[in-house]
Amino acid sequence: MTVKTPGTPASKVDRTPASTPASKIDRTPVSTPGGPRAKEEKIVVTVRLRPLNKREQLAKDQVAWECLDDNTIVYKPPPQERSVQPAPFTFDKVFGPASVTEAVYEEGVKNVALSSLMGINATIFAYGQTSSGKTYTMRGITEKAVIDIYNHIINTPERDFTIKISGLEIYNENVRDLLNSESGRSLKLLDDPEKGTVVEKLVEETASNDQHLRHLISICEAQRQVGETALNDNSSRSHQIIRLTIESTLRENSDCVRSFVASLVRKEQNTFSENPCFNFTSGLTSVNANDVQNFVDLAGSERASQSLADGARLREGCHINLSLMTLTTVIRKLSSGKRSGHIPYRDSKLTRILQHSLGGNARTAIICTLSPALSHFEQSRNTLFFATRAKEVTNNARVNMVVSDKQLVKHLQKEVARLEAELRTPDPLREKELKIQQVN
Ligand SMILES: Nc1ncnc2c1ncn2[C@@H]1O[C@H](COP(=O)(O)OP(=O)(O)OP(=O)(O)O)[C@@H](O)[C@H]1O
Repeated sequence: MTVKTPGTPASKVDRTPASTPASKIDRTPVSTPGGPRAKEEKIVVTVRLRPLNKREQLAKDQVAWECLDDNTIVYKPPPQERSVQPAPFTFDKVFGPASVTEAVYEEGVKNVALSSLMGINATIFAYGQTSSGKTYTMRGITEKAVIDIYNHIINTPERDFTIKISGLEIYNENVRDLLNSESGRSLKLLDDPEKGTVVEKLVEETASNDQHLRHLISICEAQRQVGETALNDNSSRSHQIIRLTIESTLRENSDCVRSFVASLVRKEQNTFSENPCFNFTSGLTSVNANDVQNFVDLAGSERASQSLADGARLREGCHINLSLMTLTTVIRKLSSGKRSGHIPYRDSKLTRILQHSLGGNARTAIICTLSPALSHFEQSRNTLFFATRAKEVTNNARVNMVVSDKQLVKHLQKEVARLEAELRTPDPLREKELKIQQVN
């Protein structure tokens, strides 16, 4: 079988602005949630190159990409094109074909995932062409995050936690509830002045424990639209968003509450950041926290000529490509640095729902997945262009963090006032208890 050579001639390869200029790459490691603000990345961009799959091996396809180090990936042209040295692409982290999902989680996205336990909404999404490994990666990532969430619960006895889950898919530009798929209805998107875009009547279930949460996630995955294409036997035909809401409340008798009350007396901002319970970047500052973690498994971009799609598959492919194009436009505009320009979030349901993750104050990790095959060179290169753009959103978006701090201070002041009022209100039950203790 003949191997298709990439559509771009070698002469063109080196002229394209393939790599992110070194000056634009912030190589600072992703900071630990709660760590110094200045080091925080807004969008963490990682790339995962999978091994050649069976289909590609049978077709005697060649490996066209090479990971030079933990941050760099480069096109490896076939011998006849080797006269030109392609420019490398550089990202926060690059994972080669031998990498396991655990490493992608630990070294790539864990810090972003854990932000949601520290008061910053977090979104992790996988982007890449069909069959490049998005679902494979996101399943593992979600599982690792579930383990970390429940470990955090065990290690935080001073708080009561409630974990809620909702799941939706965007299929042919209709929003479907994955936890209530029987209704078959397309759900409406509404604009909420505080929360942004909300999905009307989306079912939210409370997980009673980690096993129950895994079960609910598996229901979402089972309900998702999947179909066979020439490139993937189990191709996801929709964008899937699983949202975990982590609610927590300080237990009344915890040391943290006592410390919180003590610091109220001083009411100085600095005292909050000195106290581990009230770190500025931490959701633990508040008596009640309500944080969100989104896991987004996008449908893959595809070429009808490669996926051999027709009929329903072709229609799905058109919707998928269209919404991914809008996502690319949004990322391009966000990265252009023109903060005042129109960003077309409303042009697709995907970008409307993700608006706050892309341009707001959330932390976001994007895992861009690639096939190493030479026959997919163009698609892989487009994915890397997208990743490069996404990385450039960082610096512009950081400005928003300042706003976020101000909002946090306001929120804190409100909490302080509420707690003070609560402390002033006599609690008859507590007084009765104290009297009994005194008598005893
Ligand atoms: N890193 C990897 N290592 C080994 N196998 C992988 C890896 N990534 C993906 N695969 C395998 O490749 C196939 C395609 O992966 P997957 O379904 O995750 O792709 P996808 O990007 O989600 O595709 P689509 O957009 O069509 O849904 C699967 O059989 C999966 O098990």
